[in-house]
Formats: sequence, C-alpha cells, structure tokens
Amino acid sequence: MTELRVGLLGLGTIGVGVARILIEQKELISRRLGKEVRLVAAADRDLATDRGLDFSDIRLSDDANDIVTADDVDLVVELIGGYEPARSFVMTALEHGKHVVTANKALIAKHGEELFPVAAEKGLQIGFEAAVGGGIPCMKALREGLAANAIESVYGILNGTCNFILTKMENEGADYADVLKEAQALGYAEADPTFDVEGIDTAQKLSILAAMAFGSKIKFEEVFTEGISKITAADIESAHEMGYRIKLLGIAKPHGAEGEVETVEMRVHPTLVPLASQMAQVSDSYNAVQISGDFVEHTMYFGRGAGERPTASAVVADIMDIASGFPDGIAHLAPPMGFVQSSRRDKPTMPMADTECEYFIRLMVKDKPGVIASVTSILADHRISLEALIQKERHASHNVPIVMLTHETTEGNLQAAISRITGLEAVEEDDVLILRKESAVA
Ligand SMILES: NC(=O)C1=CN([C@@H]2O[C@H](COP(=O)(O)OP(=O)(O)OC[C@H]3O[C@@H](n4cnc5c(N)ncnc54)[C@H](OP(=O)(O)O)[C@@H]3O)[C@@H](O)[C@H]2O)C=CC1
Ligand SMILES: N[C@@H](CCO)C(=O)O
Repeated sequence: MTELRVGLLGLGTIGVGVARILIEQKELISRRLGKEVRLVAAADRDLATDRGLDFSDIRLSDDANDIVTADDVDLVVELIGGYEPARSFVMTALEHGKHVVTANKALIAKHGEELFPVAAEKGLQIGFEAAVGGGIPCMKALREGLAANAIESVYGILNGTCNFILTKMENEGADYADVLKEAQALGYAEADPTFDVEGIDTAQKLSILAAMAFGSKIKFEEVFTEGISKITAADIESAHEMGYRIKLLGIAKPHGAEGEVETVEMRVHPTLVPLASQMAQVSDSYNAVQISGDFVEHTMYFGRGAGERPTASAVVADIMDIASGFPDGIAHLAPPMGFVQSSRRDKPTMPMADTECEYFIRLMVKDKPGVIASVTSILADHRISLEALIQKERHASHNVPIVMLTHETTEGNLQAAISRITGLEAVEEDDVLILRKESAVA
C-alpha cells in the first residue's frame, strides 16, 4: 500500500494531538484513503517529558533540522509556532521537496506570501486548515465549497481564548485575569497570550480568510486591530441591557464598483452583536465563521476554535488531503489560497477612517449639570444621531458612566467627535470605550 511518511515538529499541545490521531486512528485513516499515513519522526526541544504516547517506532530528535532534511520524510508538520525558526524550517522542508502542514497562523499571515510561490514552483502543497477556526473546516469550505461565488463578507469569532474569557465574564462574573489563566491551562492560548487578548491572533486569521475570500494578498499588518483587554463586566452588562452581546469579531468586506474588488475592509474589534443572532450564541472556546457569497447567500461554520483534539483533527485532515494525491500529483486539490497563484492581486486595504458603523460609546463624566448636553451637542455638530443614551449609577469617585448607541457614521467622523468630547473638562479622557456594532451577522 502507498505510504506517506510524516515528520512532526513540536510535541506541545497540538503536536501531541496530531501524533495521537496518527497513532490511534491509523486504521480509520488508511480505510478512508486506501493509503498509509505513517508518523516516522518527531522533534521537540524537550524529549524528556512523557507525552503518554508510545513513540517506540518513531525517530525522536531535539533538532528540527534532522526532520526537515530527512530522506525518509515526505511531509513536514510544523507545530512549534511563532515566526522564527518556524519560517526557516518550513522553507527548508519545501526546498527539500516536502509538503508542509501547519496550524501556525502567525507564520502564514506574515510569511505566506513568501512560502506559497516556493511551494507552487516545486509542485508542493502547504496545508493550514488548523490555522483558522481550530477544528472547523472553514478554509476548505471557502476554498472549495464556495468556489463558485464572489464573496461579499466574512464575519468571524476567530479566537477561542477571547470567546472563552468573554463567556465566563458574562455568565459567571469571572475575573478577566483568572479566566485567561484557565484558558492557558486548557491549552487554548498562544505562547504569548497578548496575541489572543489584543486581537493579533484574530487579525492574523482574518487576513488569511480575507485573502482567500477576495483573491488578494495577505496583509495582516494592515488590519485595524483592537482586543478585549479594556472590556469590563459593566460594559458587558450595558451592552446586554441594550439588546447586544460583546464578541471579538474579525470582519472583512470587499469594496468596489460592479463586482470589482478595489479595496478590502479588514477590522478586528470587540463588537456588539444582536442577542438573538446565532453569532451571539457562540460561547466558550467555540468559533464561528459567517461567509456570504453572491449565489449561496449566508453560510455559517461552527465548532471548537482551539484545543488539542479539534485542532489536531484539522491538521490531520490536511495531511490526508495531501496523502490522497500522493505520490502521483496534487492536481485534484485547489490552490492553497483558493486562486491560482498568478491571479492573486495586491489590493489596497480600506483606510479605517472610511469604514462605516454604528457605535457604542462609554464615557466617564463628572456629575454636574450640562455635561450630557455638551456631549450630545458635539455629536450633533458631526451629524451623529443617537439611538439610545443611558446614564448609569454614580461611582464612588463621583463620576457617572454614560453609555450611548449611535446610528451609522464613518470611523473618521466618530473619532473627530470623540477627540472633541474627551477634550471637555468634565470628561475623563483616559476612560473612554468605543465598541462597534454589527447588525448584519446571522
Ligand atoms: N493551542 C491551540 O489551541 C492552537 C494552536 N494553534 C497553533 O499551533 C501551533 C502549536 O501550538 P501549541 O501546540 O499550542 O504550542 P505549544 O507551545 O504547546 O507547543 C510547541 C512545542 O514546540 C516546541 N518547540 C518550540 N521551538 C522549537 C524548536 N526550535 N525545535 C523543536 N521544538 C520546538 C515547544 O517546546 P518549548 O515548550 O520548549 O518551547 C513546544 O513543545 C502554534 O502555531 C499555534 O498558534 C492553532 C490552533 C489552535
Ligand atoms: N490561541 C488561539 C488558538 C487557536 O488558533 C485561540 O485561542 O483561538
């Protein structure tokens, strides 16, 4: 029986999950493929820790270079994470004629545009299903299942750690820092959890999804990015009172005349979604991706967005896809980014100031007459009309929280108004929260 030989880099949370599936589901995999997928070698800096798996038939090394250059490895699975040395290992693997599978969104977002052409030139595949949406096969759905559509929008809860934190803060009144520690202990968080809570991980995933959706280049550094670290339990409650739940969303939309993609809007921020929407029901470490196409209309994909088993499931699905065309060819697989490499275009990112939204604004103001009138008069100057305004109970500091919901305006206009408002003597300049609202989520 034909055999695909796999070399694994990294025996951490996901690496162990992948090894477990390749060992425990060996028979199922070969029955599905009519081929064998065999884990032949694995590398990690730490070979002393017992991973609870039988590695007696597998060559172990503390040097990943042994695997990426090995003659007996056909496919390298990169699960060490981060930019370097992951980029160098993957490049070396490609140069040595090996297919690559990775769950590393940081790597794909930052270096994908360098790696894909090398793979294409050598007739090799790079699989990265697990890099976005954990166990949800959303990349495959976008690349293959929706291939007949021009994509009109992508909305996603793309970070399991943040969704876990927001859910626990809302349902259990849990403290932000405690829940983050729990997410780390469960293996959801990145090695540096700032990537999760400050929205960077979501921006990396969104930039990959957007490029795949619109046939553009990956521009992760241009994604407008805000995380959840400033959200308080009181903000979650205020949003709820107004009929919304706060979710960290990645949002991507194409803009242009007559179906031409001229600019790409990409933003990541805590977002108010209607309580009755499906997106609002996505809790815990689950992710959801809503992709809308011109023929199919709305589609939605849901599942665990982080953790050993779901993520390893997506990694092994990529290995099996590549194995199914191995060794004769890979022509049956769509190109990794869903468009042939030569047809992918370098589209500018829409300036954030031009994007349009409805806004939730939370201010802390001094409890004295005329303050609310001054704030609303500035909003009126900028032609920003209010849908709701709530004055909350006075804090011990004698400051009063005010929460406002606006109708649609541009980000540039909103920011101009906010800078005048925070210049008012009665407004606490450093205690302002702006959230964006999306009613279009399913
Ligand atoms: N955890 C999750 O839920 C998900 C993770 N991912 C992605 O999967 C990848 C792996 O994540 P995860 O398993 O959680 O990470 P871990 O930190 O648990 O595992 C990484 C492993 O690689 C080892 N390693 C690091 N550098 C080297 C090196 N140069 N040579 C050999 N081994 C090395 C680490 O050793 P050491 O501990 O000594 O650093 C560690 O054992 C990341 O890109 C992550 O973003 C994607 C989806 C979900
Ligand atoms: N840290 C990431 C892992 C999955 O990509 C998350 O929490 O979503």
